Amino acid sequence: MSATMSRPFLKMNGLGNDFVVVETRSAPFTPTAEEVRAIADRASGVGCDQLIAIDAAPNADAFVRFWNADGEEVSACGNGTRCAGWLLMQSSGKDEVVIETEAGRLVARRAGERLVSVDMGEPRLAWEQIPLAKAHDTDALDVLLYDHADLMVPPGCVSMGNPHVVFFVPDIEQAPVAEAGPAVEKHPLFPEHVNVGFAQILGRDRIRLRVFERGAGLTKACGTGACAALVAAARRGLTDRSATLVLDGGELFIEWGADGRVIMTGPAAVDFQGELP
Ligand SMILES: N[C@@H](CCC[C@H](N)C(=O)O)C(=O)O
Repeated sequence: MSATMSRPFLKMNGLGNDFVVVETRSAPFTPTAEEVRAIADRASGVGCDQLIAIDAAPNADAFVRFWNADGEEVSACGNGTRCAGWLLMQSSGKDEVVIETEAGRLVARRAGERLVSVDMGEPRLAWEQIPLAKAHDTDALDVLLYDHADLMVPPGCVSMGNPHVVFFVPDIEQAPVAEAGPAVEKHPLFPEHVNVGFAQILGRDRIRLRVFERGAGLTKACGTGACAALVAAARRGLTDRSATLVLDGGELFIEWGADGRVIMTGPAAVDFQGELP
């Protein structure tokens, strides 16, 4: 595995959504899909939901790339961006860093003890931006994606630089996450596939959320999924424009500001370090 030979990594997590993070400023890093899958494999590799590379960038503190556990490179990862932001702030002593990603230029700021806020930019809400295969109302999707009594309320679609569909369910414990997640992820309406959120509204400022992630399956938390759920709920008038998102791994605070930008605040943690084989 020449691309990854003797390369140090940090194992990190944001609310249990876990990452292998490599710093690539000293040596280029272009892993194949097979190499990513080997690293992400929990039985034989390091094990993670996403692989993250922190590259040098001429006009920012870093350019950050993300790969799902299935080997596909993706544009956005909210929890991963907080982790990368934390590392960049720790190593530079700055309280704010600029991170370029495929999805856009993001700003991460210190927000407390091991807490990081990321300005995730504006959600993209047009059907072409999700993207959907054809024109539909993204606020309340008039398509039956999965036939189940708990999924009859029309879901919302939001892109946070990556595609999300959010079902509003009456009881998260009863929601068919494991069954519907894989089917909806690859539904033909989503040409780039989709991250599938299941949200129970607990109050105007509180949402319980589980996310079946595209290319990674059910994770303990999904940062972009939390942003998408808040935007989808607020658009429908189900919540206010800021809320605490309760994920399996803990809580994120999400605010959709009057300027249209979504701010995500939550923890970033280092678990251990090692060397890729
Ligand atoms: N865990 C991430 C999202 C990672 C990418 C996603 N699975 C996709 O394919 O778009 C997050 O915290 O946002």
